[in-house]
Amino acid sequence: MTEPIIFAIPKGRILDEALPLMQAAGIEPEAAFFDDASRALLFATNNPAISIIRVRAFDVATFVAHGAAQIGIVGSDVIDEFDYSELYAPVDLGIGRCRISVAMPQGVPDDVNGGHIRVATKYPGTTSRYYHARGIQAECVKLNGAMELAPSLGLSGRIVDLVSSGKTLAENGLVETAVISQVSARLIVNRAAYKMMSGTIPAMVERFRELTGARAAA
Ligand SMILES: Nc1ncnc2c1ncn2[C@@H]1O[C@H](COP(=O)(O)OP(=O)(O)OP(=O)(O)O)[C@@H](O)[C@H]1O
Ligand SMILES: O=P(O)(O)OC[C@H]1O[C@H](OP(=O)(O)OP(=O)(O)O)[C@H](O)[C@@H]1O
Repeated sequence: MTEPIIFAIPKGRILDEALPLMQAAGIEPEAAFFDDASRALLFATNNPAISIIRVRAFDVATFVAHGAAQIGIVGSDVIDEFDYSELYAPVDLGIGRCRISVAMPQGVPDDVNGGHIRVATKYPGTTSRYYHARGIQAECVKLNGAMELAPSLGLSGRIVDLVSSGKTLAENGLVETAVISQVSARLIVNRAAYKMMSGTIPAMVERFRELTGARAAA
């Protein structure tokens, strides 16, 4: 009997770009997946050996790292934040492109007084590592969204957040002062599942690799 495969995909903005890729890879969710009234969390696909779970972006990494899902799609921002050793990220899918950056209020000097700063972010791991490497102690205030409000309301002097067009920063009086890294969505696989399911999972990885390679070459 074929071992069941759970494919974890994020609810948010990557989903719209990920679905056509999955379809091209031969994975199509059942109708309930597209039904807004459905409260189901696990969905069958056209392939009886593959089910899909739709979870929050950070939880995709958690499900796959712990082997509760074997494969998934998630932004490299999330992979870097957790740094899970059980996650293997073999394919850059070239979707969900943005960057993770430091931003500050316009016109405020980028001074680090006494080597200590306070940063509002959804990414405390990435932020701490970034500043630690520069000899700066960063106190991170964890927020789950709307980081851009923090400087004007006195919560922090800086934020670390995702930037794409720069519109959100500009509309909130902030300027990007440093780029920490470029971000794109990756196919992620649980390392143990990759080794154990030596037929199916590596074949799926190869299929996504071919698809994204063909797209990049087109
Ligand atoms: N402005 C953007 N441009 C391109 N990609 C983005 C942008 N913002 C986020 N992403 C990518 O999409 C992923 C999910 O972001 P999204 O904003 O949909 O999540 P979220 O709504 O904050 O998630 P959740 O509600 O689960 O916490 C991010 O991890 C990142 O990889
Ligand atoms: O540079 P821009 O093109 O303006 O994009 C950046 C914004 O996109 C993301 O937020 P999102 O819209 O996903 O909202 P959320 O973080 O509150 O979920 C990110 O957190 C920024 O706020």
